Amino acid sequence: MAPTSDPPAFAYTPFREGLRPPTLTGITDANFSESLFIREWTVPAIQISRPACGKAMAQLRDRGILTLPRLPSIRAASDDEHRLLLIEPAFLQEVASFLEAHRGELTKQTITLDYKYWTSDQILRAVLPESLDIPGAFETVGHIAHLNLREGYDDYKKTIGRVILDKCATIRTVVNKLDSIDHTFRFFKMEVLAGDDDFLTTVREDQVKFQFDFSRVYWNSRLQGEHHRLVSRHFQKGQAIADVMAGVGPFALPAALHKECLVFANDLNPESYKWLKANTDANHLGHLVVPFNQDGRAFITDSLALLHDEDRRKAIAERFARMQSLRAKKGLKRKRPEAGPEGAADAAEPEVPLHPFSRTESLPRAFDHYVMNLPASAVTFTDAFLALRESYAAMIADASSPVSRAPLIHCYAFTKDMEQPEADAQKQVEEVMGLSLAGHVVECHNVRKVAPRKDMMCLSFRLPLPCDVSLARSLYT
Ligand SMILES: C[S@@+](CC[C@H](N)C(=O)[O-])C[C@H]1O[C@@H](n2cnc3c(N)ncnc32)[C@H](O)[C@@H]1O
Repeated sequence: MAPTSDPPAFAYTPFREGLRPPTLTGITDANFSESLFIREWTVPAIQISRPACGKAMAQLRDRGILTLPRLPSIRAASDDEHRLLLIEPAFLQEVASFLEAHRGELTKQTITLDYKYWTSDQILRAVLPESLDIPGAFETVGHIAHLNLREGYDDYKKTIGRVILDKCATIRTVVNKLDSIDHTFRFFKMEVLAGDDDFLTTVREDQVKFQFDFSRVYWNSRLQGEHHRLVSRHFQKGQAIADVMAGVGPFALPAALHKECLVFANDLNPESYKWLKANTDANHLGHLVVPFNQDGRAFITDSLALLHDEDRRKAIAERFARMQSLRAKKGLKRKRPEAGPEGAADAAEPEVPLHPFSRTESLPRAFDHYVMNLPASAVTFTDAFLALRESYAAMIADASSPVSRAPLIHCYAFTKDMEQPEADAQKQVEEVMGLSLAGHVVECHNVRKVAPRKDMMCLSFRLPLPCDVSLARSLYT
């Protein structure tokens, strides 16, 4: 093939600047089609013999080769002896000497870019009118992507759903949250925009696997940090937790798994309760998590009675002992081969010390923490704790009881007071309880901004007792 130094007479469109889908107008869900996104570009190319290809590429790499995302710079030529290297149009001035050195031939190549090539942002920008933003970051819950499309997107929402579905490999269902929220159970009504009508999903949080029907229970992946904060910062190993509005268990299960806490987990939504139980079993935490399905107020009021119930305590201790011996056996099985085939088979099983929870009398008699994550109304439940003050005071005053402190209550609340959100959260609780929390607040944490002028707070305070019982106890013992 004779080398040539004359570039073909062709006006190349600057490539990098113009790299976007065709400009479209008037495209809505009704007439959207993949074929609208085909765009052809003609670029210079050097035809070069296959053996010379590597060396030529190395020399051109810095400035000469056309490098575009997800597009190969080397193409097949018309015969198997050669390859085509796509060239930056700006390199054409220097191409003559290069062609001579490498015995190459300048030609041109037409590249076809289609729907598969463009990113979701590029496609949506081409379709949506200027006045509408591209719905940027959407949230995902397992295989479900959920969007919150405002008015104005009505003609484009199926397209948006379809593009997200096509471009995100892990997404199988795209939904749009509708305005209406189930006010009691806090889950959203949703419409499917694209993909499978399947809301049964699985997510992992803090090494726990959760499965649930996203259309019937509350789940918010943005709370992952908050779940982790409470469990890792406030809960101590082996403590007893009452999770009053537990949902499907994002506080309860990690607390059991990572801190071996005994957790009484409650939710009023029967569907949440169903998944709470299923997730407890699936994660092998049935010896530490006890699910309940009742109103939070009654759950708080009855909490000590539920914990003191002898039948329940016996059942928990039995489950705990069973789980412990199962683990010990598994541990032994794993260890045996290392000890050598003969000796190990005959070795007597070592005694595994029983965990305190394996004995009914060693189970906790009081809760160390109450968690109330229902920010829209948890504050209104706090007066239910007034009925528990005497019982906690009596247990602390009893010198023979291991209970030494009042429980910490972690109450979530919304505030619109952007100047003093902590003070406002505390005031809200004080008004309902009719008590001052001065000296009792351990922490008031700003969880997240839920609207421009609305924050979600977590007020952690120690239940004020009728008198300073710890002082009384130290005086009389
Ligand atoms: C905001 S969600 C929090 C769920 C979970 N704790 C979490 O962090 O994801 C509030 C939960 O409270 C439950 N709930 C609503 N009213 C309740 C009540 N009166 N008693 C107990 N649970 C209630 C809802 O079903 C929902 O699961």
